[in-house]
Parts: sequence; C-alpha cells; structure tokens
Amino acid sequence: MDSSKKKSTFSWVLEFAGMYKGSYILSIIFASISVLAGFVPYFYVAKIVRGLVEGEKDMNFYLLQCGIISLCWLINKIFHSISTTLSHKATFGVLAQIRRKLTKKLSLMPLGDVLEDSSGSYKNIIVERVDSIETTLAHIIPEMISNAVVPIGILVIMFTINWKLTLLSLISVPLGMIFYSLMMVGLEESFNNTIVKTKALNDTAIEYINGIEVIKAFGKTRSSYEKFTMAAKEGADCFIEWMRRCNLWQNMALTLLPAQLLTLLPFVGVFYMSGKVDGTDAMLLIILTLGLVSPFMVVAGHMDNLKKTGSIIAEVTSILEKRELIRPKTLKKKPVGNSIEFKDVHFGYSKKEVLHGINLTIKEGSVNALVGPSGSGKSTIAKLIASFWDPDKGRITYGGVDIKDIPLADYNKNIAYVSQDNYLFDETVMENIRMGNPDALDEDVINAAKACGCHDFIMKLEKGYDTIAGGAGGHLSGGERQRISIARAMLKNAPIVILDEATAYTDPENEALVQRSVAKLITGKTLIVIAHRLSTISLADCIFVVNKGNIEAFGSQDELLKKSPLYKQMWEAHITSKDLEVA
Ligand SMILES: Nc1ncnc2c1ncn2[C@@H]1O[C@H](COP(=O)(O)OP(=O)(O)OP(=O)(O)O)[C@@H](O)[C@H]1O
Repeated sequence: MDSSKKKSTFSWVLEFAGMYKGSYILSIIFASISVLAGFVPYFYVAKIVRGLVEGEKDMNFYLLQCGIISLCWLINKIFHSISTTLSHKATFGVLAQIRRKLTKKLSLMPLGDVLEDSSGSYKNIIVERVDSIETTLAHIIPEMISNAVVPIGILVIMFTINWKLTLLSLISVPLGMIFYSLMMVGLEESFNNTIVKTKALNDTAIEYINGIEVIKAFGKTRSSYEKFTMAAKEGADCFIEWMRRCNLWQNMALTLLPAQLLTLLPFVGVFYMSGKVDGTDAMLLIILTLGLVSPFMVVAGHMDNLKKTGSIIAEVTSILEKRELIRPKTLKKKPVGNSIEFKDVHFGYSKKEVLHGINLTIKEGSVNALVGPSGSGKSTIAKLIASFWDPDKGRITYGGVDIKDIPLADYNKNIAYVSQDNYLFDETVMENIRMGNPDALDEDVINAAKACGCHDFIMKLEKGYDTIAGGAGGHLSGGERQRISIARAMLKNAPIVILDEATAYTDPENEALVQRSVAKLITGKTLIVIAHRLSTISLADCIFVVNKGNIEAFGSQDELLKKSPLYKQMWEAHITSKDLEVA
C-alpha cells in the first residue's frame, strides 16, 4: 500500500500506459481544443451583447457571431468525442496491461501464498475492481487536465479586463477552500475504512456461497446469514458515517467555491454606477464568470473518483509487491535422477515455525509415506516438495540440485500433485484431463481415462468427453472428480507423484476404483503419499513419522513397529478401528 502513495495516480497510469502514451497525449490535446472551443463562444456572446447595447443594426454582424458560435460548438463536441474515444481505447489497453501483470505476478508468487488468499478476492481485484477504474481513467485524464486549464484561461482574461473586479469575484474561493479542507480531514481514514468493509462484505459473500453445502448440512444458515448481513450492515454504516462526516463541509464547499457570480454582481453594480467599468466589460465579466463554474465542478467531481482510483491502485500495487519464488530462467546444473532430499529444512506460516529442521531422503522409484498426528506438518512437507513455498532455512534438493536453482516450469514438469480437492475447471472433461499434458492427443486422454477407470462413467455423461465439468467439477460426484484428476496426473506422466490420500470418498466401490487408478498412476514412479489410513501404506519402502514438525522416526513398517512408540500406537488404533468397521 505504501509504495502506491509515493506515486501519483497519473505517474502510475503512465507507467502502465506504455505504447498507449501517445493516445493519451493526443486525447489531452483534443480535449484541450474542445474546451477552448467551448469557451470562445463567451466572447462572441459578449460581442453580440455589445452590438445590441451599441445599437448595431447590421444583420450580417449577428449572423457571423452566431456562425462562429455554432462552429465552436461543433468543434467542442467533435473533439470531445475524439478525445474520449482515444482515452477509452488507451485505458482499455492500460487495464489489459494491469491484468496481464497481475496474472503474471500470481504465476510468480509461491503457489501456497496464492492459495492462501481467497480466490474470490483476487478475482474481485483483477476483474471487478480494475474494471471499475475504467470510466474514471478514461475521463479523468483528458477532462481533468482540460477542465483545469479552462478556469485558468478565463481568469487570465478576466484579470486583463478588470483585475479588481476579478479579485472581488474570487472572495468566496478561500472560504470554500477552508470548508473543502475540513471535508478532507479524516477522509483518507474513512475512505480506507469503506474499502476494508467492502472487501470484508465481498469475502463473506464468497465464503457464504462457497460454503453453502456445509452451512445447510450443519444448520448454520441462520448464523452464516447473520454474519453476511452484519458485514453488509457494517459496509453500509461506514458509508453513512463517511457521508455524515463530510456532508456539511462538502455542501458548504460546493456552494461557495463556484459562487463567483454572487460576489461579483453587487460589485459590478457599484463599479458601473461609479463609472469604473463600462457596460460591455461588466457584461463580459459576468458571462466569463459563468464559464468558470462548470469546469470547476467537473474537476471537483473527479477529485472524489481520483481518490477511489488511488485506493484500487494501492490494492493492485500490494499484489504486485508480494514476494515471488526466485528461480533461474535456465538450468545451470542438470539433476541426476529423481531423488529428493531435505537438509535441515525449517518452515513457518507467517511467523510461526511449523517444521523444525527436517532431514529426509526420498529415493528414486521408491514408495514413501508421511504419517503422523493431525497438524504435525505432513501436508506442509508435501507442499514444500511441490514448491508451493521455499523453506525459510535449509535446502531441498532434486537429483542433487537445489530446487531453487531449477526453473519453476522445468521442476513442475516432474511433480504430479493429487490432492483430495483437485480443482476441475469449467471446461469439458476432455480439456480437464488434457491439462496434465496440453500436447496430448484426444486418444492419449481417452487412454489415461480408461487406465483410471473414468472412461465408462464419462461415456455415460450427456455429451461424453465434451461434457462441461462444471464450476470446480460440481457436475460430477466426488469420486468421479477424483478419478478425473488422477487421469490428469497420469497424463502428465511426472516421475514424482505426491498423493494426499483421499478420505472423503470412502464408500467401498469408489475406494476400490480410486485405489486401482492410483496403482496405475504410480507404477514406476517415486511416490510420496500423505497417509491417513495406515493399511494403505504398510508395504511402503519408507514411512516417515512426522510429529510436531519433526521427523520422529523412519523406516519400513516392521522397523517402525519396533522402534517408534508413536507409530505403534497409531497402527494399533488403526487396527482397532478396522476391527470395529468389520464388526
Ligand atoms: N496456510 C496455513 N497458514 C497458517 N498455518 C498453517 C497453514 N497450513 C497449515 N498450517 C499449520 O501448520 C501446521 C502443520 O499443518 P499441516 O497441514 O502440514 O499438517 P498435517 O500433518 O498435514 O495435518 P492433517 O493431517 O490434519 O492434514 C498446523 O499447525 C497447521 O495449523
């Protein structure tokens, strides 16, 4: 947030404008001409007035003035339209650039950091929040600059006509500025508060919608709805509070700042009566004063929008400044084999360390299991292997090379991560599986699906492989979703498979099907499985017992039963629960 404050909105926009800078500059030039053409008619109106006062009878004189006024009006409209079109075009380019940078940033950030924030909140910033600055950016640059220029031009002319009356016409401005400053006191805080509350409302809405199944199943509809309505009320309250704080000052400022005519008229009367100004100049001053008001109001209106844009820019900047996984672009040293080694690895979420010096070796082609009590750090170890984050201390090597020295894309090719909640995109089933290997032919996809026991149920779907999987795979059952994600991993054909063992779909039929597809997936691979049911890993080459962020013991099942009291205890508990199931 801070760094955005160092830069003005304009310099920030220009930074993103890139190839569109020219369009913005042209837009400003066209807008300035448009505004100029907008205030030239005041002179010609004054001329008409002078003609009427002085008894001019030549019709052509009036027709000429009217012609010029019409021409100016036409120029004003046409140039304004060109300016706005150019500015809109440039702004869409800038927004596309911002979105490209944001999505690129997400791909460079540690995956774990991306997953930690709700996907809804990134979507909200990338799509909606960025979109909401389009109108402001498109209008603000040409309009604000040109409308700021007009009052200055008008004032210069007014000063040349009669500087005393011009100064007197501005009496209300300092007063208005005082009220404007009062309005600005605490505005930043109130405004930021509205942003925080609106974001909270947005997150609560996303949570409510995403969790609707659980909410209904556990009868939490009322409390969850209350949380949502509370967030909505707090959102509304902070806006009302903001309005309440600044309403009076804002109205005073908006009344006084453009009130030049009110102060000018009595003085013009006095000056005219005492012969210090003639009728034409008096008229001209009155007409020019009218021309001060509307550009001024446009600028004032944009100040508010500029503030909103500033806060969105701060949100975008805060994402762009997030930490990245630093990886080289090219591979300096080729890994030898597919072994993985942790050397004194420490890792923590935020400030709390959860892994305290892990040392482990996963041999190429071996079957490995991570077991241990809930919260002991099994998933964290698996996610570090998958490069979701970097360790805070220590090293993880792949084939003898530190994974920090391997380009991320190269490393990712070696890992297939199959979790319980693998995401299915709102694409066809065919494309969802093909994501494992974008170059795979339809035939390869179908073969992978067959190997994972998906083919039959896919063929029974309304459009077979062309059926849309639905948001997060919602059109498919849990077991079906899981088998599709296993097929996707199989198509990837990565040498290392990390399997967050499923516990969710444990009906016997599905379990057998999932186990069979897993067996096909892992043939000849290095497997790391986070095991919740010990019977499934009893034959593993190496079982790592994770406890409180440490590897307490490792070895085969037989070895562990002898040397690890924790494992023995877990195994006995598992056997007992199996017996109970059978009984
Ligand atoms: N994203 C996160 N942010 C903060 N803390 C986290 C995060 N993920 C896990 N933790 C904490 O880190 C510790 C280890 O969690 P981890 O998920 O690795 O354990 P686990 O052994 O896989 O647990 P389980 O068997 O219940 O899945 C726990 O204390 C957990 O609360």
